[in-house]
Amino acid sequence: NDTSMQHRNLNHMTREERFSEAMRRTLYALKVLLPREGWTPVGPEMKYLARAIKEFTFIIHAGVFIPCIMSYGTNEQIAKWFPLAADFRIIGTYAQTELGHGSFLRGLETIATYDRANQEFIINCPKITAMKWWPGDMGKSANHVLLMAELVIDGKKYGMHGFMVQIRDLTTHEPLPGVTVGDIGAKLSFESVDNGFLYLQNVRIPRENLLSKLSEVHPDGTYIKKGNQRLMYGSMVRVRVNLIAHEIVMPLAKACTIAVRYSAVRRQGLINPSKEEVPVLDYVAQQHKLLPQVATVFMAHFAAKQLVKMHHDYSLEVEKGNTSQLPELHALSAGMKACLSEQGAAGAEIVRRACGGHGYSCGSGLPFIVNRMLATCTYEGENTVMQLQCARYLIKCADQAKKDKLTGSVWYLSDFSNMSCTAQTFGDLQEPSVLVKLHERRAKCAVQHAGKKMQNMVKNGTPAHDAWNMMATLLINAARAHIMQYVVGTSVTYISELSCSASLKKILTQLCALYALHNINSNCGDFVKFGCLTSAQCDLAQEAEFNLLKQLRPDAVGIVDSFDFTDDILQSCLGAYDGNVYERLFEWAKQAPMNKTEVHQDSYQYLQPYLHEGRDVLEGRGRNSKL
Ligand SMILES: CCCCCCCCCCCC(=O)SCCNC(=O)CCNC(=O)[C@H](O)C(C)(C)COP(=O)(O)OP(=O)(O)OC[C@H]1O[C@@H](n2cnc3c(N)ncnc32)[C@H](O)[C@@H]1OP(=O)(O)O
Ligand SMILES: Cc1cc2nc3c(=O)[nH]c(=O)nc-3n(C[C@H](O)[C@H](O)[C@H](O)COP(=O)(O)OP(=O)(O)OC[C@H]3O[C@@H](n4cnc5c(N)ncnc54)[C@H](O)[C@@H]3O)c2cc1C
Repeated sequence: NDTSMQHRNLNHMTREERFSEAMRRTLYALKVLLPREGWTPVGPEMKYLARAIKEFTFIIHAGVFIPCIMSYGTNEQIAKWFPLAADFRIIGTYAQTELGHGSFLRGLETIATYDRANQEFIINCPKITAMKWWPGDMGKSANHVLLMAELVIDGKKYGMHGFMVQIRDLTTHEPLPGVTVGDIGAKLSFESVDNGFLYLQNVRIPRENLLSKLSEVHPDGTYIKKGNQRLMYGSMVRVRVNLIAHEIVMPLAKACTIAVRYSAVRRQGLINPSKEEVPVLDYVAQQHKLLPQVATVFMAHFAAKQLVKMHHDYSLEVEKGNTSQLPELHALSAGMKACLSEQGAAGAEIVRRACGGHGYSCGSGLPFIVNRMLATCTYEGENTVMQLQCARYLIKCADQAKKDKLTGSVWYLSDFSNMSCTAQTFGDLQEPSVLVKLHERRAKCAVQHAGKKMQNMVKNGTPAHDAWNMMATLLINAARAHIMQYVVGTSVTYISELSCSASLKKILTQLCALYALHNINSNCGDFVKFGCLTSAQCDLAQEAEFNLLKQLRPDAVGIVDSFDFTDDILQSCLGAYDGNVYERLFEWAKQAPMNKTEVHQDSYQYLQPYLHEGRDVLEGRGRNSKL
């Protein structure tokens, strides 16, 4: 209710206005509204911020830069930089991606050369492709970067390391010598974020600015490795784990709120010719578009909670020096981020499209959500690359399953029990335990199928790396199948253990079954090909899904209301709580900058001569044309 937090109409603002307004609002929230004893901007309040503010900035500063200081800094370095960053007295970003490389980190070209005589690192982008490109908050806001660069000592390369580099003057905010920095220009979304470029030419930093939790360089240039070097990738794991809730579950919930509420209000066409026009939500086709996406919100939320818990437990183990869970966590976080962002972005577009013409209007609030969710498929690990990382781990586990009993998320790869489905009715296929088993079996077969194909190719003389490349599509499918079984399995467990009313548990169980059945019906080729379902059982699976749509239809609006987004955060004429869609759309359009004058003088000057000729003809003073 604080008017300083209210959003002006984003669509009627320029990009620079939105950038400035987001900074004002974010700092107001973080420096005035939220701080209390012991508060830091990376704690639970960030969840509130992501929920309460449609456009805020310093996402990378708070969501990546500060956590990296904790992950990669020594206690002294944390004590120096964390308080400054947490208090916004320095603004940072995570500068890893370059103009020439983003996915293949071993290809990054920015170099940090140790200068023993001066006990400094000389940071250099040797060519244009080495320039840092994309990091959020970097173009105009950040005055520091956590720079990921190749460490070089006496000509020897030591791989990617993290360096604290100041890029702007703390008084004037001007770029420092050797620093060329700016905004990379208009993007598909994130208008309020200054994703930037950074060209560093012989910038010198003290030896102490190498973040040295995992490795350090002594004054004489001796390199000391102190921990599992894969922990250098740890920041990306943490962001992948955390972004699912912020950037996938929450935006999809907003999109579903808008689309379901609008579909309950929008009357269009007849089902029974003798009755009146129906709300489009009564069309089964519309339910089939919207309700599985509503179910996805819940299932992704439950699975993400489990992943966050796993990451938390793993982090405690790492503090004790035990990194044994890292491969499993990397594979799961990479796969979950890729598959849920793919589903979420596709789902947001499906529900946008289900709102007809008004879904194409920015006044619906849907294009903002759809465009922003598209980025989740690329940042923090491009989805294909992440799915292949997940598949790499699955193939290794499938080999190991032949001799060992596996545990963790891949346990089903060593489950050789009879998993055939005995479902005789569509009710049997709504059973959570049946749906879990079906997904486990499909995943196990998909992983084994991809592995066998590659093994046969290698047996026939194909080099392993070529077999891997040629089977990439099967490997990606195996990763998707693995994540689907994880999401369904963890959701069923989560709901069964949830202490809530029977009526709520019934709805959640129905939503879980809907999610699983929608996934089966969207991938029934796999389920038949791997012998999980007969063709007749596939028919039952479709009947089971349609039956759930019918059961959930009466509660659809109540379910999305439970997401409890304010009208201010939805910024939607279609999804406002009062349902006054048409009055809101008209009011919104009238406020458009295009309508600040009745006649648009700049364009009228081009039209005027021709309109006056038309006037003369119609008033009998001019000659009509020969057309
Ligand atoms: C906050 C909320 C709001 C958040 C809001 C968010 C806003 C936007 C934030 C965006 C910020 C960014 O985009 S920051 C930039 C993000 N960039 C990325 O994610 C880059 C993606 N690329 C990579 O991570 C890497 O290049 C790989 C993993 C693809 C390849 O690395 P590589 O070194 O070549 O490794 P590779 O040969 O494939 O594998 C070698 C071994 O390392 C293991 N390995 C690879 N990666 C990892 C890892 N992360 N952790 C552990 N282990 C790993 C492999 O499993 C393998 O083990 P074994 O099989 O040998 O045992
Ligand atoms: C909104 C946004 C915010 C970002 N914020 C940051 C940030 O704060 N900090 C930061 O460092 N970076 C940031 N990034 C950059 C982001 O991390 C990279 O864009 C991402 O890692 C992908 O790398 P790339 O763009 O170089 O694509 P590339 O790696 O060049 O990939 C291009 C395409 O090639 C294909 N491909 C690539 N590798 C493989 C493979 N091994 N197998 C099969 N296909 C492959 C894929 O189809 C891929 O889409 C951001 C990006 C966006 C869009």
